[in-house]
Formats: sequence, C-alpha cells, structure tokens
Amino acid sequence: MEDNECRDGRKKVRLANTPLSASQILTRILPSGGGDAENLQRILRLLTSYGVFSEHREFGGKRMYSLTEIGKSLVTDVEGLSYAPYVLQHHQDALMSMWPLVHKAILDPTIEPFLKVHGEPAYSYYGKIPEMNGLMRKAMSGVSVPFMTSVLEGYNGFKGVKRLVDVGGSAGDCLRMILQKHRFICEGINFDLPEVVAEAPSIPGVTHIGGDMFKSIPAADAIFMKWVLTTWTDDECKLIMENCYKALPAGGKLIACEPVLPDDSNESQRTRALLEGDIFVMTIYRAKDEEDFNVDLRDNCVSLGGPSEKEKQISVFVEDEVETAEFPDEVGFIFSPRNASTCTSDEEVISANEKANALPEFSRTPGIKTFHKDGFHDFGSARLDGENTWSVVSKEAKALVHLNENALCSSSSQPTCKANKSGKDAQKSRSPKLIAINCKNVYIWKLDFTF
Ligand SMILES: C[S@@+](CC[C@H](N)C(=O)[O-])C[C@H]1O[C@@H](n2cnc3c(N)ncnc32)[C@H](O)[C@@H]1O
Repeated sequence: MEDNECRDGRKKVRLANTPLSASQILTRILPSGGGDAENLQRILRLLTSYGVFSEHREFGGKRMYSLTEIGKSLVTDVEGLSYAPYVLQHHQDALMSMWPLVHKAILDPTIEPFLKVHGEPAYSYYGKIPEMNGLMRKAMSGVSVPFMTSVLEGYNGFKGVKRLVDVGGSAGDCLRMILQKHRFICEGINFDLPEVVAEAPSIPGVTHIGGDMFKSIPAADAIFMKWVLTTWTDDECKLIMENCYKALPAGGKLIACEPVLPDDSNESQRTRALLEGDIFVMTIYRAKDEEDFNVDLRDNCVSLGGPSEKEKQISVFVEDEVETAEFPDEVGFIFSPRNASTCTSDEEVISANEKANALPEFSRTPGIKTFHKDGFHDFGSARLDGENTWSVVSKEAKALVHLNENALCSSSSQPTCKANKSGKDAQKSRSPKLIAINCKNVYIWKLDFTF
C-alpha cells in the first residue's frame, strides 16, 4: 500500500472544509446536474442545529456550510476511515425494523427482537449477507482505529507478550495497531468467524484464523478482546472466558475492553451513548443481560479453573478506578490475595501464589447458579468464608483501583475512550455484566470506554 493510498486503493484526500452553499454542495454530489438545493438546505439547517455543520452567513446573506468536528468524523479520513459506516451499519433495514419492537425485549427477554423477527441471531444473519458483513467490518474499522489510538496512548499492558490473539478482531485493525506500537509482539492472531476473516486484509505479522470462540480460541500469551463480551449474556461470556483460560498459559493475560454502563442516569453525552448502546445490544444481540442485578451478585462469577490447576501465578485483574470506586461492598469485582502480592510491572498487576487464592467455585452450567461456600481456600493467612470473603475482596478491589493509573485513557473529540480519574468529577460507572471473574493464572485488564 502506497503512502498516499487508502486501504481500499483510493488516493488519500485532505479535507479543505471551505464553506459551501447548498447548491455548491449539490454540484459536487451530482456533477451531472439535478437535485433540489432548497431541500438540501433544509436538511443542512437541521444538521447544523445538531452540530454536524457550521452555518456561515456573510452579512446575513446566503447560507454556507462547513463541517464541524462531528461532521468531519463522518468523512473518510486520510486513512480511508470514517465513522460513517458505523452509522450506516446501525441504520440498515434489518436493524432499523427492530426499533418498533423494543418492547418485545421487555415482554419476553429470553429472545432478542432481532432473533424473533429474522429467525436467527444477528451475527449469523450478517454472515449470510456479504454486504452486511462487509459493512460491519468497515464500521468496526472506522470506530476502532481512533478508539485504539486513545487506548494505546494510555494503556501499557502488552509488555512481555510475544503472541497475541484478538478474539472477535473483525478486520484486524486493533491488532495491527497494537503490533505497530509494540514491536516486541512477534505474532498476532486475528480470530473471528470464518466468513469475517475470509475478507480481512493481509496485515504484516498477523495471521487471520476463522473459528468460533464458543468452541475454542487459538493459544497465545495474551488475549485481547474489544466489544465482544458486551453483546453476549453472562453465561455466554463465561463460556468465552473459559475458552480464553484454556488458550492461555499460566500467567497469561486477558485484556477485555468493553463499554461499562454509568451508575448515574444523567443527561451527559457519554451516559446517553452508553445507555443507547445498551438498548442496541438488548434489541439486536441479547435481550437478556444478567439476572437481576440485585440478586446475589456472586452468582455472576465464574471460576476459571479449579485450585489444583496450573500451579503458578494467580491472577489479579485490575479494574478501572471509575468502576471500583462505585462498588457496594458485596460486589467482588476484582480480587487479589493482597498479602502475598507484589506489583510486577509498570502496568501494576499484582500477583501471588495460586495457593493463596481465596475464590469460590461457581457453577458453570448456564441457567444454574450455585454458590459453593465450601469452595474457599486460604486467603493468605486469613481463613475467609461466606459474606466476609466478598466484603474483603471488594475492599481489596477498592484499594487496587489506585494502582490502575496506567489503564486510564485520554479523551479526544474522536469516538474515544474515556476513563476518569478519581476525585469529585469521577464519572461513576459499573458494568452491568461480568460482575466478578475468578480467573486464576490469568490477568485481566478491563478498560472502561465509551465513544
Ligand atoms: C462488535 S464486533 C467487535 C470487532 C472488533 N473487536 C472491534 O472492536 O473493532 C464483534 C466481533 O465478534 C465477532 N464474533 C461474533 N461471534 C463470534 C464467534 N462465535 N467467534 C468469534 N468471533 C465472533 C464478530 O464477527 C465481530 O467481528
């Protein structure tokens, strides 16, 4: 690919953004003539009021329009990417026709409206229609590239990784960017559904592998996953994460990058984007998220491997401080056998001997939620049991958040990752799913982000 070429072979263009009148815009859209400039202006005015265009009126005369930052994000950039395919993807007929049926997710949450109407789940539906699948890939590239730029600016947890798998990696953009930044990663595996990777572009250092994450995941030192868990139920997430566990060596790491719902239902753009995304998932992907949030939260945990497995390091996963600052005591979001812990790297993951792991074993059978109180082990020198344990691990989590500075992402005007520092303006948020994961031997970083 030439420097001045986009991935699709088109020449890169730079945006002049000179203000144009509706009729000037029309001649660019329809060079051979035709169209109605007045009707176009009606739309441009509305979009101006929504911040997509700026309107310029010299001496109160003719209306001229230039792009705002929001408008620019919809125009193909020098990389050949934009946010537009994401908008188009969400507005395809097959998805739009779901919106009058949102209420069905309330009436019967066991089947998402998409499945009710189309008779099959969204991903398998996309897979049969190459245009839909192609648009999904382009949408993900357009959103994920600016997003990953922010993540990679702030997150430094790839150190020591030689082989990295991106589960549900779509066209491989996230992996490409990670490998470009971290040259020590020698091998990247972009793992996605066969029909998705079949059309993925070739990327130096990246092997595309088609498969099903519910069956198995290619082995690697670390697994990266972005916007994958969010579209599945907790039980499905448990299956995915069990396969991650199997694919990782002792001391391996899972880096999950998922949107996290804010606790406060305020009117900020961030909150709205996250809540809208949640309703999108409810309508298109999974109507049933987790069981009632107020039921025993421990039931949302999954134990990845029993205490006798892989006698090496135990994991600790470090959670975004925004999250953990919010946890009620009974929510064991992150756990760490603290008394044996040491900070191991600049990413400030804490590790300890697995024998110190104090996490209970949970049922992995979908639909059956069992909490085995006798599954506890020594938590360092202290014997823990029952409610106590969860209170302890929760406090542990709260302490850990302050070690998590490196996971914070910077914000930008692009679709971006935002995580707030602690303090009075910290945005309070809490994941609606994956409340806790006992992930022995596996480090998990969970990045909270929005766009
Ligand atoms: C929301 S997209 C996220 C894409 C990419 N991680 C990103 O952030 O740009 C979810 C991805 O999961 C993939 N996926 C869905 N079901 C899968 C399965 N059973 N096994 C592997 N990948 C799957 C989809 O094809 C899609 O590329």
